[in-house]
Amino acid sequence: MTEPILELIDATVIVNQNTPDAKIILQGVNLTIQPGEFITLLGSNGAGKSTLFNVIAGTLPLSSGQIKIAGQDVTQMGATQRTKLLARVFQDPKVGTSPRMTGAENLLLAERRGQRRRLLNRRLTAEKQAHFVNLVNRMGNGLGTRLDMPTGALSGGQRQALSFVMATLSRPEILLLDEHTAALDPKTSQQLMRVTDEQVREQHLTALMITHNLDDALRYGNRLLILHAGQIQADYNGDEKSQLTRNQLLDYFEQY
Ligand SMILES: Nc1ncnc2c1ncn2[C@@H]1O[C@H](COP(=O)(O)OP(=O)(O)OP(=O)(O)O)[C@@H](O)[C@H]1O
Repeated sequence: MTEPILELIDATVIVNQNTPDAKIILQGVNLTIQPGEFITLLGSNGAGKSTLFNVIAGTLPLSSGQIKIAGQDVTQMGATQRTKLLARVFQDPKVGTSPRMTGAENLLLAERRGQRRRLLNRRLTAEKQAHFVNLVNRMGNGLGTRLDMPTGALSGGQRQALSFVMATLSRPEILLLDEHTAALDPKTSQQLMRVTDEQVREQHLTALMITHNLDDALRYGNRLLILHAGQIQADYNGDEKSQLTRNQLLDYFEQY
């Protein structure tokens, strides 16, 4: 058996600890993820989905429990130290790219994730530019012809596609997709979902994707988790997931 890429052991987060407002927002979560799994993550508002991503990314410390990434105990490691291991794409197209820098410059920066940022301009060679154009052309939304423009001038869909390419460029151990298509129109959203699926499979990435779109949660990935009140309520793998129906999922949401 291969080594898990991510392990959460009894992961618990209590906010406002030792005050009357103390609240458990992640409750003894045990989760083991193998390399190459593509997991869709569902749950009502306030279920703890973003909290789960925050503890994986290290932006929120655990109150108790343990987190391992690729066998390494990262529980005490801050978000910056985890940068080399993880990449995250957020819902808002404005987050994740620098608006005054061109798309190519943003990509160059992403390629050096976790490294020093010096000599940025000097290293954007014609060869590198051509490589980036080649990469983003796969997104199929015209981004390849606009890589020299400031990122702020791109459409939301193009900017989100750029964020996705940036996140996957240096092949993170774990890719966190935080409702990354939710702010896009239906057609653009589906286009990015298709490319996401292609890239996750082709590059054999390990990905977790938060979504409120039940159809996407069913159609994509090979494992589906449902979170409620800071706990994993359901965990469907492989065949179990492929046999799940929209109505079964709706039933879950009606319980809460
Ligand atoms: N730093 C914090 N301090 C206090 N409460 C918090 C903190 N972070 C999250 N919470 C609370 O924890 C619960 C889970 O929040 P979280 O954002 O993880 O939910 P979610 O499933 O991502 O919801 P949504 O679908 O609305 O994005 C919520 O009740 C939220 O208010």
